[in-house]
Amino acid sequence: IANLPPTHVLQKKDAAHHLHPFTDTQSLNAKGTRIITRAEGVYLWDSEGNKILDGMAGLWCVNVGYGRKEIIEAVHRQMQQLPYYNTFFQTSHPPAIALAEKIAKLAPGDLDYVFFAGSGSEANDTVVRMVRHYWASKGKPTKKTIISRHNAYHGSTMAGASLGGMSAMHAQGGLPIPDITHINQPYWYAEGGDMDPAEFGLARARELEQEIERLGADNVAAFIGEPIQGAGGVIIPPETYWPEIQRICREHDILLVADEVICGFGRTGHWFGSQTFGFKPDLMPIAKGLSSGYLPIGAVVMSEDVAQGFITHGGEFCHGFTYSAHPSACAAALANLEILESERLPAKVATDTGPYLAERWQTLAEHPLVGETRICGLIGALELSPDKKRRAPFEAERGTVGTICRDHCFATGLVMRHVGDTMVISPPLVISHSEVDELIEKVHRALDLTSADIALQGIK
Ligand SMILES: Cc1ncc(COP(=O)(O)O)c(CNc2cccc(C(=O)O)c2)c1O
Repeated sequence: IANLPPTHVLQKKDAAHHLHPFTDTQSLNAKGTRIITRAEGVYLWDSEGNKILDGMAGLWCVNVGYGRKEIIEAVHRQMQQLPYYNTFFQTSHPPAIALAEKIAKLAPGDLDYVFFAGSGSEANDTVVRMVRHYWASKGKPTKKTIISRHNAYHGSTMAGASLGGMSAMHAQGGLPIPDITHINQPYWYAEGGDMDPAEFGLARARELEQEIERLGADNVAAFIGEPIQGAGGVIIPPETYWPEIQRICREHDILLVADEVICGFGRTGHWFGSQTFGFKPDLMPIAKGLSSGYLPIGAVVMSEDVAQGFITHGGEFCHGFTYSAHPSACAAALANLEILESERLPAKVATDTGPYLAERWQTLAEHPLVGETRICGLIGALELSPDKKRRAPFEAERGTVGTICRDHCFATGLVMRHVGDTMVISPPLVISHSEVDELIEKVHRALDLTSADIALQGIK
């Protein structure tokens, strides 16, 4: 960027005025922020000119990669025409209409209705209000509890963070809000013990049935889950899990919500994660890959039956946001979906880049530090462990080794997220075979450097 101030000046200004999300500001300011200035394809550049392979696609969201002119030009055209208008008070606009129709076409089954929001958190806040209003409009107002999972991530608003199962978030701000409960997660590596994954998947799904019986089905509105828990550490459930969850929801007449904010739009090798895991939700919150992060947009996609709860019995649904169906964000999303479709990226993930990444990813299991490799489409995890046979955690505080590895990744020119001592990746769906090779090579080097560091520091 022309006449950008030097990095240290930018860092000073940042520290003077800017509080960052999910950040310990004091330790960040001691280290100084990394200033990302531009991006192209699967690469980022920082203010020091370092070229970095973005193994996280931003935050799990830049599915079509950076610098796509089709999106930039579509937004430019829309902004010249109608940069913003709302869809309250009997109005709509062409981008909202076109995007709702496009999403309905891409979504499985009769998931044909869309309520727009500005983010995944707002989509999940909308889910809470929708499922409660749906049951009230059906004469069952006591069906208002929503069951979720420990270590789930559903956003950072009061309802989104309450639906989530992150105890560190609940500890700040008096969460969860009432009538949201959590069952255990299908995290076999850390919690499966001696069970085989298939029976563990059933056991964890059946906790939903126990929770429904504890609460009384007449008090339960819905169950919400990510097909794969992303921010929780890319927890890919055993195959037995989701079909059993679906059976239980149907038998007890509770709505099934698939949070597709990360898994949607090709990430797992289908358009949506629910298709990869063989279940059909009644509602699905979406965001991230909907626009590949070029502009902020989220939505809740719902079935004909749920929508009819609003259309025929609902009266006015008193909910919505200034930026619901923001026209410029809709234009970005439409251009983004056009790229996903024309380049057939979900199918490419399933038949080409996904299998290629999986084959290379599994070779990392041989590394002494890797306790388990997990991969599904273009989302993957490495469990770091001092004793892989026992799937043992490190004695050091959780996240110590993950942070060391994350820093080595950055130093070798790769962005990888660590969740505790689990390393995760979620690269853009447009990643090439040679870029996958580069990613694997950089992960390998970071693992070697991490092994050396923890040996030197006596971390076990
Ligand atoms: C499954 C899921 N649902 C909802 C949200 C909330 O979306 P918004 O952020 O747009 O409100 C998310 C977001 N996921 C998310 C957001 C920020 C950081 C990380 C991380 O893993 O570091 C993950 C998510 O992963």
